[in-house]
Amino acid sequence: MIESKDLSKSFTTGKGKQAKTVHAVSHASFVARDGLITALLGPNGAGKTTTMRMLCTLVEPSAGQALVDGLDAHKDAVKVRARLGVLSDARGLYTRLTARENVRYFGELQGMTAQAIEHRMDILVHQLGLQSIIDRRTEGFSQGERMKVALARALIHDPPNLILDEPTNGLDIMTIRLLRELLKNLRSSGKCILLSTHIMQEVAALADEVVIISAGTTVAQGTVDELQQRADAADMEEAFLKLAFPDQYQEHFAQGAQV
Ligand SMILES: Nc1ncnc2c1ncn2[C@@H]1O[C@H](COP(=O)(O)OP(=O)(O)OP(=O)(O)O)[C@@H](O)[C@H]1O
Repeated sequence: MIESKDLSKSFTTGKGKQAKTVHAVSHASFVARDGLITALLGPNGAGKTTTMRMLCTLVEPSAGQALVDGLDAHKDAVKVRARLGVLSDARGLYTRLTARENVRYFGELQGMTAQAIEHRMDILVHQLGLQSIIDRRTEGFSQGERMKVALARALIHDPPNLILDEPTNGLDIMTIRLLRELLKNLRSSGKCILLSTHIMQEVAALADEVVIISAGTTVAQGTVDELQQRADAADMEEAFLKLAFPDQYQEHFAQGAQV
């Protein structure tokens, strides 16, 4: 289970008189449960990546708590990392290493034995269809190939929780479908999956629960149906606009009504 408890994060940019504080995340609270896919849905700049970085132990919260299976991501970072697989927005791979070496290295960092790594590697190569690229250096890999290797790396230690930042970014429809199937299988095996997105189709295709985040704050959590009912909306897009931008939606609606 992954929990954001009143999380906040501010950044200071510039120095002296030029200094400015950016409130990237303000009092974000939600729960992503085991055996469910939870989508963190928000517009550009809403604070999705910053929230996920706090949950992944990469960024220290200014306030609040990031919890993974009840463990504090800041205070118990090593234990949290052992229980978490992360597909970050960067998908950074070591280009001098082969795909297999990249994945193996992460297994070693997690303290796995060589035998356990090779066992998991075989499963992931098969699951992700990596046969033709696993022993190639990752230099020059396409976006889809990079995503698959980064996902294998995130899953090598078979973590109970998975965090994916905009996982379908830049992928073709075949690769998106493969990813969706994989995530559904992982959900069936009881894993807790939290993904960020701003794509409505992604939410409709995958999410059991949706958390809407806007201007750094979580504004609603529920199933697609619950959110549509709550916003009195015909579809998820309308529900999202009404819940994430209530003032602008009203203004736009009022203007539309006058025309
Ligand atoms: N290191 C940083 N320094 C200063 N400001 C930051 C930093 N990281 C994030 N921000 C700001 O915090 C806000 C939230 O950014 P974040 O990347 O978390 O949003 P997002 O929802 O992931 O956006 P997108 O969908 O565009 O990737 C933005 O205004 C961003 O400019």
